[in-house]
Amino acid sequence: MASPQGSRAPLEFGGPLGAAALMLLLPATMFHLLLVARSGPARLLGPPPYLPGLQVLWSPRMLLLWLTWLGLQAALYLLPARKVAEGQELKDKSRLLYPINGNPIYDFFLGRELNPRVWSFDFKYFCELRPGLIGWVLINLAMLMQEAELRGSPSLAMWLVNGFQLLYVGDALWHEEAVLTTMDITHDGFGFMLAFGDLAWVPFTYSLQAQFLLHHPQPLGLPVASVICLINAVGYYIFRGANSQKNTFRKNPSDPRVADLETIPTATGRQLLVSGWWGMVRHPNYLGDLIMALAWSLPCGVSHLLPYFYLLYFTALLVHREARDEQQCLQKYGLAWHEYCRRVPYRILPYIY
Ligand SMILES: NC(=O)C1=CN([C@@H]2O[C@H](COP(=O)(O)OP(=O)(O)OC[C@H]3O[C@@H](n4cnc5c(N)ncnc54)[C@H](OP(=O)(O)O)[C@@H]3O)[C@@H](O)[C@H]2O)C=CC1
Ligand SMILES: CC(C)CCC[C@@H](C)[C@H]1CC=C2C3=C(CC[C@@]21C)[C@@]1(C)CC[C@H](O)C[C@@H]1CC3
Repeated sequence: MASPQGSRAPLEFGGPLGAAALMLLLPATMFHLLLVARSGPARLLGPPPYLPGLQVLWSPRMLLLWLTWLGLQAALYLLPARKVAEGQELKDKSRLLYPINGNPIYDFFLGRELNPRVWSFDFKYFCELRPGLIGWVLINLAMLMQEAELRGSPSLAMWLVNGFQLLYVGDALWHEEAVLTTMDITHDGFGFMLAFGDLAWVPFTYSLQAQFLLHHPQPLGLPVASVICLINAVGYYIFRGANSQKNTFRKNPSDPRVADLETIPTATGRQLLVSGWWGMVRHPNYLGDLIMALAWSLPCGVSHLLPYFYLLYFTALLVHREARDEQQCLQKYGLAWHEYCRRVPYRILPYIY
């Protein structure tokens, strides 16, 4: 095997002879220093005051203590909540990765491990979709059944909220693969934000409307219900249209469904859509998602703010998310992204934002 310095690199530390001497001298010096330090005269120069017997040097308890110390440090070293830095370029042009102490609070929140896995079980991917999203639908359903028990039958408002959100979750599961390109999977670690967000926040706060309706029944006539259905349908049409257009384009830009769309070339070889949904605003899928969020709150009436919490939180989340995505796209695409922003100046809401 080639030495890390290469076979013709000059020898350091006095070559093999110097290295052998150091390997004897260093432990001997350490012992000498320790023995001298605990002797009365503590004389550095001169022979050690005494030489301990071998039985003093060997203690199973000390070995255990030492191994426990190493084990603890190894466990901390392997903790996922850490920053990973690249080392210097090696001869074969590769770089090794080294864990570095990061900011523990920030790291705990955002997570440092991008793809925590045990064998093929991917914790982040699993949590992103299944337990939380399906749990949300189950909580909704439980509210609907409890309402039926309490009042004889579920209210129209409860049916709408259940139906709309079931469609949303069903759509996410149907297009499961699309989650692989979201920033949660490609960029964010699996920390508190996603673990808590996926497993607790989604099922319990996303089902707030159904929970509210169980305790605060709302009268809803057919005409208003039809308008709300229309709003949800428009939102879903934009959301699905925009997401499918981008996913189809990213998979195969010459797919006949997207081949005619206008694009901007980028230095990475990838292109940016600049007509169709993605020519309307820079995040048409967010617009559709927000319209649906409005439709989920409307069946709860306008007497309380609580059912609108999702809409408010989601607007804040998407505005922040859009800004993060913008930053990442600017890094990825540079000038081409500037050109895209020039040609499609609005982010989410045409002519407003
Ligand atoms: N209900 C909820 O709580 C949440 C729902 N969502 C929804 O999840 C879905 C996914 O959202 P999200 O992960 O944020 O990101 P997007 O699906 O919006 O993807 C953004 C990426 O799309 C690519 N892109 C951007 N502009 C263009 C363009 N003009 N042409 C081609 N590609 C482009 C870029 O990546 P690249 O170029 O590398 O392909 C960019 O990083 C959305 O529908 C969103 O509404 C999101 C968050 C929370
Ligand atoms: C706890 C915090 C305040 C915020 C946590 C955010 C997470 C709940 C969301 C981050 C991105 C998400 C996505 C979805 C659900 C919510 C979280 C996990 C979807 C799976 C919802 C369905 C869509 O079709 C795809 C979404 C991808 C992003």
